[in-house]
Amino acid sequence: MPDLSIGLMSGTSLDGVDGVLADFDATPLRVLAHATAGFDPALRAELLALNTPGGHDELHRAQLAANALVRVYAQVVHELLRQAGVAASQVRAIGAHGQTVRHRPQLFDGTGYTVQLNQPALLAELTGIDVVADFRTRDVAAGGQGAPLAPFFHRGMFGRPGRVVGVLNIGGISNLTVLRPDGSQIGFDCGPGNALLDAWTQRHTGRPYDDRGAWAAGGQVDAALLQDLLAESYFAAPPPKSTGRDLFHPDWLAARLAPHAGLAPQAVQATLAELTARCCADDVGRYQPGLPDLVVCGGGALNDHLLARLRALLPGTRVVSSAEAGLPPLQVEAAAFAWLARQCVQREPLALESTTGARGARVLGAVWPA
Ligand SMILES: Nc1ncnc2c1ncn2[C@@H]1O[C@H](COP(=O)(O)OP(=O)(O)OP(=O)(O)O)[C@@H](O)[C@H]1O
Ligand SMILES: CC(=O)N[C@H]1[C@@H]2OC[C@@H](O2)[C@@H](O)[C@@H]1O[C@H](C)C(=O)O
Repeated sequence: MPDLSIGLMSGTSLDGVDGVLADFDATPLRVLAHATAGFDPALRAELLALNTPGGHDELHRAQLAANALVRVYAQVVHELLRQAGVAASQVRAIGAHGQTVRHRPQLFDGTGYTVQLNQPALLAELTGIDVVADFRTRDVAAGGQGAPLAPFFHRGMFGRPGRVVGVLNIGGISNLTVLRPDGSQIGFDCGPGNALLDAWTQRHTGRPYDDRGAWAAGGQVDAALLQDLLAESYFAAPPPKSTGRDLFHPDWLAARLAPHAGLAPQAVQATLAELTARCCADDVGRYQPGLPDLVVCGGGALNDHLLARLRALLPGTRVVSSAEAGLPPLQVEAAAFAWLARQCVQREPLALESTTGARGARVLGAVWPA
């Protein structure tokens, strides 16, 4: 008997939406369809602008952007149903992540907030399927970081009995999961993934990203700049921790680039790629030295240069794309939100403590019935 859910992820790289329709009757799951939709430039620019405090009439603009986002979500849902030849009534739930525009999980009074723009009511209207959304706020309310949440899915998807397995997602931000044989895990954000690389590439080449990392690979890493970038206190802070564009935005880079003004753009790109590889590899060394297997997912898994640098920095670790472990890199997070939606409708609590730092197990998400 099929057990179908849809996951929709629009992440911090702001490149658009990844959706999967998955059957959880299979173990660990079977992807029946994968569809993507890019944001049109105006929506992307508006979402990017809403990431930065201080714009005019942000509340109004945020609601309009959420409506526009959800119309893209609905297109992706209809494309998934079409590809798989499945009716809306056969799908148990859609897990719709929303678009993170602020992430401040811990403020001075102990309880912060995280904001994912979304309009689940409209998505339920447009699709006729139960929508699960707002996955992160309960975790923050329980004292957690609200992120990362994919590690709970990583265990079922990539865990291997009796083995330690690392899973590294390189999206706009990078996050590492370590699955341990005793059933415990840690998971936290390492730092920048592609966000700074994309912004630099866009600015100097006009392209949205550095395809396969070829531009970075042809540049010379600047050791002094790398040292200044790695001095960011986030990197040395212990988990649980999470971050976002709130910290790693182009102004963060501009401030650190100022003393290195003469550097060629390609050298900066090479150094930013090294920063991404180093912050992830350093975290493996800190929290799971000698890790035997590292599964890499997210768009960064398509960056050959980043993968080569990770392999060089982690000589004892077998570094593979998640495609080799059963799920292509751009499907992993969307599949995670399909799974998280299913956990929510089944009222299954997640043991959050060792990953997000929340006080205990909680059911994450809220349901907007069809
Ligand atoms: N062929 C490629 N070569 C190099 N980089 C690529 C390639 N394809 C995708 N990417 C990178 O992957 C990014 C998209 O990754 P992904 O969709 O995993 O991010 P996200 O889900 O938005 O982010 P997050 O995981 O932080 O929420 C692009 O912005 C780009 O930097
Ligand atoms: C607040 C937020 O949206 N965080 C994202 C972001 O993108 C990558 C990293 O930072 C991770 O912590 C998280 O997404 C994934 C899907 C997660 O929750 O596991």
